[in-house]
Amino acid sequence: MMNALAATNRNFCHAARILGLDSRLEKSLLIPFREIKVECTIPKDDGTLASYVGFRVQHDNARGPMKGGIRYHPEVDHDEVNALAQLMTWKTAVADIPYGGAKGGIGCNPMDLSITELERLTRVFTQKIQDLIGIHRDVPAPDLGTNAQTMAWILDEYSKFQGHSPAVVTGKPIVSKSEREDLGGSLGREAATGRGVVFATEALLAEYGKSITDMKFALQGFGNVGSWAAKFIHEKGGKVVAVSDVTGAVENSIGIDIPALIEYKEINGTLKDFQGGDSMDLNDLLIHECDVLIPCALGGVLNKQNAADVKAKFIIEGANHPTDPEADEILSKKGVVILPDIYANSGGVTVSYFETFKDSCGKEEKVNFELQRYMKRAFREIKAMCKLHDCSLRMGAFSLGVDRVARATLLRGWEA
Ligand SMILES: NC(=O)C1=CN([C@@H]2O[C@H](COP(=O)(O)OP(=O)(O)OC[C@H]3O[C@@H](n4cnc5c(N)ncnc54)[C@H](O)[C@@H]3O)[C@@H](O)[C@H]2O)C=CC1
Ligand SMILES: O=C(O)CCC(=O)C(=O)O
Repeated sequence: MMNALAATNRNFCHAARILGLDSRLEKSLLIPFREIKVECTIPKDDGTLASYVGFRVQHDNARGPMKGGIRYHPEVDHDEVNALAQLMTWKTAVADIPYGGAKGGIGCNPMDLSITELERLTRVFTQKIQDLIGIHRDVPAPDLGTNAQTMAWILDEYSKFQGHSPAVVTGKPIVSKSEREDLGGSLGREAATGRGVVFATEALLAEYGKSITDMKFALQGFGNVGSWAAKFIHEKGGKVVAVSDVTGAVENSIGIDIPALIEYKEINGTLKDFQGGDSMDLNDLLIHECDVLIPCALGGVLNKQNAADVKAKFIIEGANHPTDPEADEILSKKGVVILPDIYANSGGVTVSYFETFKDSCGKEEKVNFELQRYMKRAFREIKAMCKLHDCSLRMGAFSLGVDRVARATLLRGWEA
């Protein structure tokens, strides 16, 4: 399997060729603005010490402050964070929001850490990067293994050094029952990536004269992105026939009762042993019989080992970089249509933008309405690029994003 950075660089270089980009500009866009690697040592609850490596890669800021999530996962490493940071640069440009791209992460298993250990780790990491982030520089947000609570700890720790700074992160907590924005969080941000995935799916299916109600869906991952996407698909009358998380997978050919599954997961913390369907092997989720496959977990899950066996006709990339370039080729030859990550999961960062600039916050309906407008606009613009360059949706999205960043870079110029 090609590593995430090599795969992302390859897609970028392909887009640069499509656009006829000057080779010096291509080189400058490829090299990250700044890479940060820090040691994070914390006392564990039992008094022993544990050390972790944290990363923040700031890829590009030609269009605005750098933006992107922080991931806690055992597989986090330099190349993965680099690839994800670069994807953020093209994603914010595709969404046409005034940000650049960044990503961070700590190589740890959050499931093995207590809540107090997670808090200590987050605070140490924040101390180490606090002088290089901020509203005008780089604004973190949640990603795999992190959430609104993680953002609240970063906000608090950062504010000790820089003064009260709620805008240093997005994806901040809210108390939804009272609809109070406790720490400046936005209504609708938690659901935004999943909701955006569903808006993107609707836009794509409409091109084929189809709608969500006609389709059977399989989703890998039932965390933030996967569970909200499944909920909205279910509400719109789509049939979710298979779902997995890291602990197990469940299938039901007549459709899983998603609200019941969400409740079960909330109580038990796992999908395992849910009675509303039959359990199945985790690894079979991606090759399960369905019309639409939505990976919402890890990168590189679709690769040359399983691509030929995928049954879905449409793949919507809720996760970042779920499809290896070799799988991309195999799937395209099979006629599978892939909606790429830098568009499909851009709903999260789009609502992060609303959260910071408040141009549509306050009422959740307004946030959701604006999100749908941004998703529809980006889809039209990607399709226009596909038509202009006779290319796949992935290359349409990459060339749209790269072109916007390249133009901003040229306008800003380099020091002589
Ligand atoms: N949270 C956000 O706003 C955004 C997230 N993404 C991407 O979406 C993906 C998921 O992120 P979140 O939902 O935030 O993370 P999360 O931590 O909330 O959920 C991840 C889910 O994936 C599952 N998972 C992990 N390993 C698995 C495996 N081997 N097989 C099946 N399921 C597995 C976990 O059990 C969990 O259900 C990541 O690729 C992330 O980069 C993209 C855009 C924004
Ligand atoms: O909202 C954000 O800034 C983070 C989004 C993110 O990490 C992603 O789109 O992959």
